[in-house]
Amino acid sequence: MKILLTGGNGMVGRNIRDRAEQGRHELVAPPSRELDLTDAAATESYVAQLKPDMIIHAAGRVGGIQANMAHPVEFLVENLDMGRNIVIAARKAGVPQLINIGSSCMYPRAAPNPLEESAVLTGELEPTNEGYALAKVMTARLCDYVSRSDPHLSYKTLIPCNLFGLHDKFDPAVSHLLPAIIRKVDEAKRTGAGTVEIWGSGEARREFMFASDLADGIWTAVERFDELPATMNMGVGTDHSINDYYAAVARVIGWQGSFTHDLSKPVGMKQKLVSVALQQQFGWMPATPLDEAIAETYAHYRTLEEASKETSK
Ligand SMILES: NC(=O)C1=CN([C@@H]2O[C@H](COP(=O)(O)OP(=O)(O)OC[C@H]3O[C@@H](n4cnc5c(N)ncnc54)[C@H](OP(=O)(O)O)[C@@H]3O)[C@@H](O)[C@H]2O)C=CC1
Ligand SMILES: C[C@H]1O[C@H](OP(=O)(O)OP(=O)(O)OC[C@H]2O[C@@H](n3cnc4c(=O)[nH]c(N)nc43)[C@H](O)[C@@H]2O)[C@@H](O)[C@@H](O)C1=O
Repeated sequence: MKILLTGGNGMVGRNIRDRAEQGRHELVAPPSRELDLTDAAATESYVAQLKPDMIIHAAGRVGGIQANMAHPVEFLVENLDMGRNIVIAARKAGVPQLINIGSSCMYPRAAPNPLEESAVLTGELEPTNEGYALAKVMTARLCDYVSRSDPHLSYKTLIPCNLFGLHDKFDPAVSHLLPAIIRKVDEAKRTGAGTVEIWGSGEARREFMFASDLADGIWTAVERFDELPATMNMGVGTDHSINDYYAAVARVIGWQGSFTHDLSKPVGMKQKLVSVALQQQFGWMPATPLDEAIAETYAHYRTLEEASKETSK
């Protein structure tokens, strides 16, 4: 199959490309400078020309709680435009299959955990990332409507839990929890600092999946697309407190300091554990243990840091 992958330079996209079985499919992954998905006309002509058999939509304006709070307009509008443009372009070109990557932020802030796919739109969203979540919900619904309107088109949505891994974003202005912890604890270890600050009480809970595992799940979804539900969570099935994640990274990196808590910082949803019932029925679960995934991500981070030191000499 000829597959168009959007977001191929991002964390999820890079992990999808790293796990692509050579030669099995033709994977076309244009960077945003080549295909700006917020440009409807450019997106339509690109897709019409390429005529892929499938699209995996993994592009987005993505960031942690602080980035979402700082730029709600951009998180709403850019993700809305990208989602609309790629789905409408696919429909116009008659692309038969599309996998849309959603996010666990789509769920209502007070929905019971574990979060089931049917809970989308049953309550108010989490204010700290509402704009992003609205765009995610709209794109998922648009996929549903297109699939229902044309029997030749099947556009499905995968809803991943929080992710981390190689090719993640470590800049504190945009990073999610785990890359932020890795950067802070690594810095404490190298500078000999005795404490690291945690945003909030650390009692909030999150579920994190290794992005390489998600990529394996997405390839499984590609190969068994017809068996895939219209909407399916992608999770690990267990969550941990923010404090637990800080302790896990300290353990992996080998730093024995202590933690302080800045209660003025935003904490977002209390819990965000997705149900893996549909995923287990589909027959896929992630394989990498948390400590091993943190260790691989840390090693990757250190390589990036050494490389950036070399170039700045
Ligand atoms: N990270 C996480 O914790 C989670 C992420 N997700 C979802 O997974 C998907 C990928 O996330 P992630 O890999 O972390 O994000 P990244 O920020 O790492 O990558 C985003 C990608 O989107 C591309 N992109 C951004 N704007 C445009 C544009 N205007 N036109 C074309 N491409 C654009 C970028 O391309 P380029 O580099 O070429 O500019 C980049 O490759 C997103 O849909 C996100 O919502 C879901 C749950 C959790
Ligand atoms: C992936 C998904 O999830 C994102 O929402 P989120 O899960 O709230 O994002 P987060 O990973 O940045 O924070 C997780 C928790 O961690 C706590 N926390 C502690 N200390 C740090 C810290 O130093 N940095 C960060 N970022 N968080 C910290 C923080 O207070 C919060 O309680 C959406 O933005 C959106 O991107 C989306 O789709």
